[in-house]
Amino acid sequence: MRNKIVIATRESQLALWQANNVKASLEALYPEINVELMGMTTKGDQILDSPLSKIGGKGLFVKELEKALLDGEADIAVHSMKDVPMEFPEGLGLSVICEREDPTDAFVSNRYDCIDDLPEGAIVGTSSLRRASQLQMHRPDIEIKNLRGNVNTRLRKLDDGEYDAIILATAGLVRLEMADRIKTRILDTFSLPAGGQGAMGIECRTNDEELINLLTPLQHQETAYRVIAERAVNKRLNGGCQAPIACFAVFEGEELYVRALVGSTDGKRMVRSEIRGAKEHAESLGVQLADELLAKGAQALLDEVYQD
Ligand SMILES: NCc1[nH]cc(CCC(=O)O)c1CC(=O)O
Repeated sequence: MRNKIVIATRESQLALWQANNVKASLEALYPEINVELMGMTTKGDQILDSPLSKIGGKGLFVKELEKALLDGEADIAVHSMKDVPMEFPEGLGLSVICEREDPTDAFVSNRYDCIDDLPEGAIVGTSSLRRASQLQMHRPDIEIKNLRGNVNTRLRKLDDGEYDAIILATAGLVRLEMADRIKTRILDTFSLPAGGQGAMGIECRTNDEELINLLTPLQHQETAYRVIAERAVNKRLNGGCQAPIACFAVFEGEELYVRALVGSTDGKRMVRSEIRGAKEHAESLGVQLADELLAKGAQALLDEVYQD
């Protein structure tokens, strides 16, 4: 029986919070096991001056962590599910999906209460094509300005007056105890979150059965069904959180209700679809939903983004 588990983690405040959260859960379950963090810097942390969609490559925030797992330097990596690529390197896999925090996007501003309050021509900060597309569809007059960096950096740029408002994931602000900065949690007919947003996942070596058994109590089955459906949409569309794709699944009683959309970056065109079905079919529901989006012309919208 092992007496140590090493967690590979990025060193942003949010990544550390998430790794420490898993560490605390494991320590509570297994007082005899020593859980250690191993801090690492990823390419996504280093390149801060270009939009994520341009520096390209999926898994910008996870490659270095995965190398540590494959080399045996670390045992698990804790990820935000929306940043985790669909395919895993040989020998690695997702072992657990943890209970989801609030999955919405947050409207944060020092002057305005919500998107509809913004004056004409207001400047809104986000580097997410998904957020830009949905904002522009609703408010074609506002100007989207690129905004990167960790949560604190983004808030500082807002406070410095570079933007009238910014959009962040609610989950990140809640976890870092900055929910008081949120003016509105956005989730409605014109705005959906990214697949997996607000959920954490744990990756480890697929042959480490002992460890996988130890991790099993951290699995949250309801979250897992939802995130599996959402990720199936992204996988079918061959895009992740760097593409203008939104997808969101909720339970309606025993049934999964999944909505998704693909937009153009300028928000002038958008295709949407939704589907309901049994949770056991989470993955195929996501695939079917993506196929409906493709039938409505989603590929042309995605091709435009990848060409730019
Ligand atoms: N793309 C970066 C990222 N990845 C996960 C979160 C937030 C936490 C989560 O979704 O679980 C964020 C920050 C943001 O989008 O504001």
